[in-house]
Amino acid sequence: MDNNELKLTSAATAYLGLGSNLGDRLANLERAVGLLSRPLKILRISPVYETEPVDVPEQGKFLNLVVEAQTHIAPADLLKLIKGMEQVVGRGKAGSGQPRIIDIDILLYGNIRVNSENLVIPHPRLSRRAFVLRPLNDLVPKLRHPGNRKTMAELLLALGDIKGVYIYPASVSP
Ligand SMILES: Nc1ncnc2c1ncn2[C@@H]1O[C@H](COP(=O)(O)OP(=O)(O)OP(=O)(O)O)[C@@H](O)[C@H]1O
Ligand SMILES: Nc1nc2c(c(=O)[nH]1)N=C(CO)CN2
Repeated sequence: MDNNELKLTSAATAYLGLGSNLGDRLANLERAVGLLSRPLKILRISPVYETEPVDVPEQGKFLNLVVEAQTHIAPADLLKLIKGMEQVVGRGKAGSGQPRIIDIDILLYGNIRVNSENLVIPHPRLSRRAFVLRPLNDLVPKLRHPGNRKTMAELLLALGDIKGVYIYPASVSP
């Protein structure tokens, strides 16, 4: 997308969840973070976690992390940008539920709530996914979910058992 076409809003802090379970997973995350750092101001990056796949048929473990970024790009345009980046890094034809080179989700965008056909913010499965709540809890334990008003720490605690989420001995920088 041409930068001139982007709709700009006042600055918001957004949290993006990244996952990879195909190919060189760490390199895929690094490449995606590199691409994100051009249009977004990356503030912090969570540790990398190796996680058991959830909600999908049996497949390889994921590496997951969460990026905290400041942006003026409106949510719908941000979605278009990250979808383009997925193609660049190599999403290929992998459909929903298939192993993927990279998956980028908008988890939170300031305090806003979006409910359109192709974009829902906060991400609808955030509250039940340890692979995003664990890294969100590292970055912003006291941040409240704009819908249910629970903090990331409370949501993680409510999951009770977060087995299947292991800290990975490598990090990603912008
Ligand atoms: N917050 C969001 N972030 C990213 N995509 C979203 C969001 N809300 C809705 N979508 C829509 O979901 C569609 C499918 O995305 P995708 O293929 O990445 O799903 P998935 O990764 O298989 O599953 P999940 O959404 O459970 O992570 C996207 O094309 C997008 O339009
Ligand atoms: N552990 C883990 N499981 C998943 C992931 C992911 O990133 N990590 N992404 C999915 C679809 O977005 C479905 N399941």
